[in-house]
Amino acid sequence: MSFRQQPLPPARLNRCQLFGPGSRPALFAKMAASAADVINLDLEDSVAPADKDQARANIIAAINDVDWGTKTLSVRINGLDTPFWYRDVVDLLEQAGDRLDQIMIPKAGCAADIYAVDALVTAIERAKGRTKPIAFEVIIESAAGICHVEEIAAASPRLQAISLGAADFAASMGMATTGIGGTQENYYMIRDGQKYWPDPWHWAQTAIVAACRTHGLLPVDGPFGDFSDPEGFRAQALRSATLGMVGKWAIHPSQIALANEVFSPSEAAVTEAREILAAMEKAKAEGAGATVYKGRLVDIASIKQAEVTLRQSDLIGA
Ligand SMILES: CC(C)(COP(=O)(O)OP(=O)(O)OC[C@H]1O[C@@H](n2cnc3c(N)ncnc32)[C@H](O)[C@@H]1OP(=O)(O)O)[C@@H](O)C(=O)NCCC(=O)NCCSC(=O)C[C@H](O)C(=O)O
Ligand SMILES: [Mg+2]
Repeated sequence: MSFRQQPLPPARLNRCQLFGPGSRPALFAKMAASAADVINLDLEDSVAPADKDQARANIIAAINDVDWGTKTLSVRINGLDTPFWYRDVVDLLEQAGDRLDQIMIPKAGCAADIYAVDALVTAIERAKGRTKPIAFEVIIESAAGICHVEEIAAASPRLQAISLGAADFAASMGMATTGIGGTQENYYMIRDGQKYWPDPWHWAQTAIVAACRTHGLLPVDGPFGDFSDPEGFRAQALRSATLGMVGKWAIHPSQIALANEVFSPSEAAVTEAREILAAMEKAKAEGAGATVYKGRLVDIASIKQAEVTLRQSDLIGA
């Protein structure tokens, strides 16, 4: 228990983050026309080293020229362990217009990584007289990142969201898999001769959710690589939503509708949340702090649970 109130995350939709390589400008208009809430134009791992300069130029032109509507527009810069990232930041902040909302910092390993990017971004914003502060999102995708996730979440007031990057995370942890997210064939338990597949991403997701909720950020599930497996994507997304994540990446347009569906409360869930609030209002009027709804206990904590659903529903309706 703490006397501090838990801060709310930014009030914006983040159900689906659609990625596209900066080296494929033909995709940009399709991304803008999609139903994703967040667009991530990529300068990092989907762009070959020889294409970095051209991808940067493509992205800067597209930020200025494409109509991105009301989407959150984010660019993933290169990692701080590369020679590319400072040029990404300098060119973006000096040349891209105010439509750029956010920079995504990959492979964050400690709070000082965020501090370093913040220092550079702040200097350029001041030098150029940029009046709209650039927000940050980071990816936790290394052993160091998950060890330091809480200090990373507290590292800058620019931070709005943290994602889990399953592919780099698996590599950094030395996990015996080449899959990006989802069920892992060899990660199973046996009971009465039956195999059962637990979720190897669960603990890392939970650590990210806890850090984000402590510091008022949006926790997001990263990529699901097998875009030919919609049911696998849905199962992963449902688990993430159950753990408190607010959205998931799409690395192919076929994943957008799935993410939007899973991270939008159903009509039944909204109705139930409203009914719980009504039941608790009635209980309060009768001087009780707890009551029975559909044969089960609801109490003051149930009000807060119901409000999670209604806040998300209100955002979608807004
Ligand atoms: C995965 C892809 C390379 C597939 O591309 P492609 O072969 O062109 O797909 P399709 O032919 O099935 O495309 C069908 C139509 O959809 C359009 N399309 C394809 N991709 C996108 C997109 N990202 N956004 C919008 N539209 C898209 C095609 O143009 C076709 O259109 P049409 O012809 O008009 O019907 C490709 O999807 C892709 O590059 N995806 C993004 C890859 C990426 O950005 N990866 C980085 C994020 S994941 C990561 O980095 C790992 C993470 O960091 C970690 O560590 O876990
Ligand atoms: Mg990665």
